[in-house]
Amino acid sequence: MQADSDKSISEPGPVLREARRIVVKVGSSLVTNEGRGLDEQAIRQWSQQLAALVQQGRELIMVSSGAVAEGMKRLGWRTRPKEIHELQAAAAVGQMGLVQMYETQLRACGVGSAQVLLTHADLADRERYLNAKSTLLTLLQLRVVPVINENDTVVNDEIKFGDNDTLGALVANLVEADVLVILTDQKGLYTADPRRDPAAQFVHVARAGDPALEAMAGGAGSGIGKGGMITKILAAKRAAASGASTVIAWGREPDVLKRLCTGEAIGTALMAQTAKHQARKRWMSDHLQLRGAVVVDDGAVSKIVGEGKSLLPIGMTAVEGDFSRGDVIAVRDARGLEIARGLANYASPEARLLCRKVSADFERLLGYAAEPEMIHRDNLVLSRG
Ligand SMILES: Nc1ncnc2c1ncn2[C@@H]1O[C@H](COP(=O)(O)OP(=O)(O)O)[C@@H](O)[C@H]1O
Ligand SMILES: N[C@@H](CCC(=O)OP(=O)(O)O)C(=O)O
Repeated sequence: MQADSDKSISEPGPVLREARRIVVKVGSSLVTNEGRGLDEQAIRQWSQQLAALVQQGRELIMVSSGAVAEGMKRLGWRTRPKEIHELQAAAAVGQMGLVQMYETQLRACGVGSAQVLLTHADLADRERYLNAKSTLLTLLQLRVVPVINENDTVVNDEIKFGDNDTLGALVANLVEADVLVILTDQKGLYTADPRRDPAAQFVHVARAGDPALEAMAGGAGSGIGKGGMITKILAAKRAAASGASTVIAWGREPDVLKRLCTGEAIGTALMAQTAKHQARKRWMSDHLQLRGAVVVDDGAVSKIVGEGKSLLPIGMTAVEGDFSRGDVIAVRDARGLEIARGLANYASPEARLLCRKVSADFERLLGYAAEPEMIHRDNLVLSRG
């Protein structure tokens, strides 16, 4: 596994060279300098790198922890409280400082930022999942860097375990990122916790999801962050389910993100074994039940199949079944043959109103202006070929 000589696993270096959409996760211990307060210099350096990469045309999302640790400092609390409501209060206080610092630093580099607070439950709900996805993709199109944290006010388990690694992976799944980069206080993954075992060996590259990795990861080392290496290993496995490889690297390595993007082999690369497109297809067929269908005309078939375009309501001739926004539906041609599947942007009653209509009419028909697509191409998988 460690084996640089293992030819069945790609070399760790190039993982990020071709990556366009990258989710970067930084842990509390780094962001708050082991709990001493927000590390302005570190946040400035990451922001400068994020901005440089955005200016190269890449899409960057930052998942940043540190709200509880910063809130504790601002409230003058020396030990992490046990009570959940106190942790939540600390997170609410600290989040203000956290996003303010990213906003200031990114703006100084000429790049806009946006605060996005999410919970795991948001991403398990089909409609919220689609809403979060379209917001994040819109921000990326606008070349704004979303700065994401957990919405700690409304969750119990997540704040107890303090694990943003999982959130990073869920975001990577959500936006179909090419790579998840997890920055932490170690150079990467070792065969055992290097704080406890001086003989631990560095792992350069391995397969995401390899069960042997889980045995290497002990608990959290710092007492500030709480997830430890195991949550990073599991996050890599989860990210790989949507085709994203993960790199675990030291957040204080100079120019770590820029160097990774030039193809330098820094940190541990945990390689996804399935390509993005295949992973999406498998996810749709494995996890979601077909709730209905739309029938489309020949023009729409050639746009979708021939050109890889989204399905627009103008090409729809009929709607079958009873489905909600976010459900998986089939797209059939006039002969009844299934050509694609995807996530519906409109529930069936609305879809019926929109058949054969141009987007300029949607607001009048529905009473609100929404997406021009019935199924966006990012959420559409061809059924044949
Ligand atoms: N096999 C391992 N390789 C590297 N670090 C490990 C390993 N097992 C446990 N750790 C510990 O995990 C810690 C990182 O996790 P954590 O403190 O939660 O960081 P973060 O705040 O970045 O999420 C390291 O400081 C290290 O002590
Ligand atoms: N969302 C919380 C907790 C997240 C957390 O501790 O995660 P991590 O340090 O990445 O293991 C915060 O911002 O403090």
